[in-house]
Amino acid sequence: MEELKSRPANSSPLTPLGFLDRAATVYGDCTSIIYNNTSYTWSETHRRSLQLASSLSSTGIKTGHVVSVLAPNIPAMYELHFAVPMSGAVLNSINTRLDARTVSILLCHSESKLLFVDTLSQSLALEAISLFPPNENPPLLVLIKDDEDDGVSSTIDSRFCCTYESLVEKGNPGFKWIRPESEWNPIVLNYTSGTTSSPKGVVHCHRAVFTNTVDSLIDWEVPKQPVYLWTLPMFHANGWSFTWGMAAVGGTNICVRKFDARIIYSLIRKHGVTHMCGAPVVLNMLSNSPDTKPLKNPVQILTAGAPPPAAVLSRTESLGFIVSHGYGLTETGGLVVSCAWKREWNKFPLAERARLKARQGVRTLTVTEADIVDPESGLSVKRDGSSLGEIVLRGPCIMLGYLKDPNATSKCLKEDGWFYTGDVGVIHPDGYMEIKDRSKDVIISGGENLSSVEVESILYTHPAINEAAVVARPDEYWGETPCAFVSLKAELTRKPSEIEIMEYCRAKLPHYMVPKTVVFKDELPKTSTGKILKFVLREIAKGMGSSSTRVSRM
Ligand SMILES: Nc1ncnc2c1ncn2[C@@H]1O[C@H](COP(=O)(O)OP(=O)(O)OP(=O)(O)O)[C@@H](O)[C@H]1O
Repeated sequence: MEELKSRPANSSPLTPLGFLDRAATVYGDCTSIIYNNTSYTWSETHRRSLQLASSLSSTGIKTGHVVSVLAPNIPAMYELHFAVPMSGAVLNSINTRLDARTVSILLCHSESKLLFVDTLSQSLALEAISLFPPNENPPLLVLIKDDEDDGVSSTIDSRFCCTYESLVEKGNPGFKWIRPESEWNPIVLNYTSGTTSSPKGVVHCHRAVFTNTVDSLIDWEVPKQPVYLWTLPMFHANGWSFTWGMAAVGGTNICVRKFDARIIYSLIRKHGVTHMCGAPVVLNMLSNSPDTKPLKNPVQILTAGAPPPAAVLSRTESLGFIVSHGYGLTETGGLVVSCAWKREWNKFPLAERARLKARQGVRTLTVTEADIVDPESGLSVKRDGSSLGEIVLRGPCIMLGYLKDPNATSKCLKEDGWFYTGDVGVIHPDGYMEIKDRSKDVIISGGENLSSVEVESILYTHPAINEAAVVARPDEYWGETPCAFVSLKAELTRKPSEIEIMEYCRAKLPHYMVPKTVVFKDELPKTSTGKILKFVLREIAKGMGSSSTRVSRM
């Protein structure tokens, strides 16, 4: 069989962009996008994306150029996920909640040639450009006007070269989109959330995005033509690849500018939403809001991005949501591990189901291998649910590397063939993984490693607690002790004291894991993607000094 080799017919580069051509044929007359009073069909989304790609090419955008976008979940943001790479360029979606200084740094770092700006992010973009060093060329600016304000104001700030719609209008609908010469060509540049350090520029290729998109659809069992509500920002790792995924299955994308529980519940009812995604903070808001109402029809919700406390999972499921739980990093494009659900687990009571579902799980189908290794020996940890190690992965959706940062790239993409995630976890006897912490968040008390996630999951079961985060506080004797920062639910008739919270934990946790300090806060500091900023809390805890002078262990 040696003479049988790869040939042009069987080795064309994998890319998710072809999903849109197919959607225009199969689902041409079906609704692709709904946003307020605007709606499109799949043939319109296809045509508009080609027109935009053609305009980008005529503007001088070439293969490999970076084109950025600063926009929430609006139709233009969806179209750009196809149009930009169809012009050969690399899409860089920027988080709209970042400050001007960070946006400026990212635009400079990526050498972005053109920036699409949502109408509400104009001042952020203009300030970011004003902070550019004099020797750097800022990107061209294109304004995305909202369908709501179209026609109201026809003038635009002179610093914008044109509007998004004018680019669409003048483009050629028959444009032949630029296929990648190699499937290893970059397609997106995504900056990490900056939870543990400054954001790093993750570059993914067409092949990685193709596999991750198909993988995520299979893993979540997404059927044809779902009604998908965009509660997860598309700028967060391209909405875990469901931007391209919705074209693959001909779904209807319900776009929404911002997360608000009342609006979300009303859109679910109005459009018959079947699927949505969100970080655990979204589940917490949905199940803790005054607008919370049990659903008429079940809605599939996929959560990832941070550890979901079992208490939040069971509260969300009791409303009629069917929660799936996955794990991934910007560096993996989307989800790479998921809590693959077994039918026999359905017979367990809600709390037990939630406990099982809070585990991150097993590798998804296209991930070659996932393991947890001992940091010293590099060997797999025991499957005993208690031996800690670092989660490592290998597979097609691992990033090409960090832009202009070979040191950081080689630190996590190591010579031994693994991608080191920086997450610490255990493997249970049934082979399911569970994250215990990020390596930087592990608390070491009296020489013992203590999982802040485990303490938090107990705090979340307290009826008065809204959100909780546990970090290390220095201690003269133990080295570190757990310090809990909590926000309380609104409208409590009686607020618990610090001692009561500690006693609540003492009844449910080994003594060394019980927080020695409890701090009440109105709100916990978060990253722009909704993750609790533990390093900020750690600084506060550090500033409080030692938690004890020589005391005996509780
Ligand atoms: N299901 C999950 N359970 C627990 N943690 C999760 C889960 N999914 C993702 N995470 C956490 O999110 C991290 C990936 O987040 P992301 O790529 O958005 O940026 P970040 O790591 O928060 O930012 P930075 O690398 O800049 O600090 C993972 O490494 C992990 O710690």
